Amino acid sequence: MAATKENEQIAKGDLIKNRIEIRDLTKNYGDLCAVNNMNLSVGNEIFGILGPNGSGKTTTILMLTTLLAPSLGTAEICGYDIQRFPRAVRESLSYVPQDMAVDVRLTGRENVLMFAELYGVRNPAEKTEKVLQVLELSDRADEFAKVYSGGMRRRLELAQALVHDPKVLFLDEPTVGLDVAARKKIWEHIRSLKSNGMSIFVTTHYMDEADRYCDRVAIMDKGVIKAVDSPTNLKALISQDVVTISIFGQYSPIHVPGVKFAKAESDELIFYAEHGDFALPLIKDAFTEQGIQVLSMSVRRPSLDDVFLHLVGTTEDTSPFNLSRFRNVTGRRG
Ligand SMILES: Nc1ncnc2c1ncn2[C@@H]1O[C@H](COP(=O)(O)OP(=O)(O)OP(=O)(O)O)[C@@H](O)[C@H]1O
Repeated sequence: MAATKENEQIAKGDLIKNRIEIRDLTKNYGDLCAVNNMNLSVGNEIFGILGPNGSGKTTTILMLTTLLAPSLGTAEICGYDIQRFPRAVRESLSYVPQDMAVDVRLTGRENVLMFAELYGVRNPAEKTEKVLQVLELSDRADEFAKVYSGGMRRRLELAQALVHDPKVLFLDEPTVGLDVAARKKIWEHIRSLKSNGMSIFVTTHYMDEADRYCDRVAIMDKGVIKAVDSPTNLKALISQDVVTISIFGQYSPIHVPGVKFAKAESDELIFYAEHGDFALPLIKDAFTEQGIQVLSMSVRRPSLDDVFLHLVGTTEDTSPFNLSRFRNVTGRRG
């Protein structure tokens, strides 16, 4: 590419500091289309991507972070095309996969310093100190990472990822395996990164967290984005109330006008009803007529979980387990 064109692209990158622009992005693995013609535009927000196992979330992130070549389409990160300017793209972003490399034989500080040096950060020691402070690890920075709790390790991974001042942050399941308090803390840090101007692209299986912390959410299934909106607007897609009922005994399907069966969950049945309060006694009567004892009933407004069920159902990835792909993605050997 001519120098002027390259300069134009770099100048554009400076202007579009933290945007992710995805255009017709597609990835085929043989006959399987893992990501199908994705179009998205993400800015300074916490953008959640939800989908069942195998829906294409990791494949999307791997393409956006230049670790996997798209089959078709492209994307720009901070104005840089992922295929034409992979180096500038990598300098603009950070990616925290589920299994990141924290060397447990090093201290917290040494782990971050190593990343600062790998990235060629100016004043690496100073920058390391700063990110350790931001992530509330300064007090324990000189202890070996092997004695850190799960939440501290996750924060250390974030510190490593932040040491070169990325504009865009990709997080794969940032709170998986952590206790409630540690999960809350991680989300507080993610929120404050957003307040400081960063764009966050995050996958999670925890619907309640996506609901509470994401500004917008994309629901993905079989490589396709089914819906993108704020959690509030997504929940408004289900205009009905959700009725949960717990019963004792074998039952047959019931027929109540304005009431639709949604799913059975352990010992509870879930229905959608146009007017939940009105439907409650009618549902109870329908079961009582069958000689079924109703133990408890409740009505609530729909959650993101209900939207997910409504758009995706309960499908599961049935493609065969691929060991070499597992090792590639997780960096495991052996
Ligand atoms: N290297 C590969 N070779 C062949 N098929 C692959 C490869 N990587 C992923 N797939 C398939 O592509 C589809 C999407 O996988 P991907 O890992 O992107 O989904 P995911 O939504 O991230 O799933 P999970 O929530 O389990 O991490 C799956 O059907 C998967 O089996």
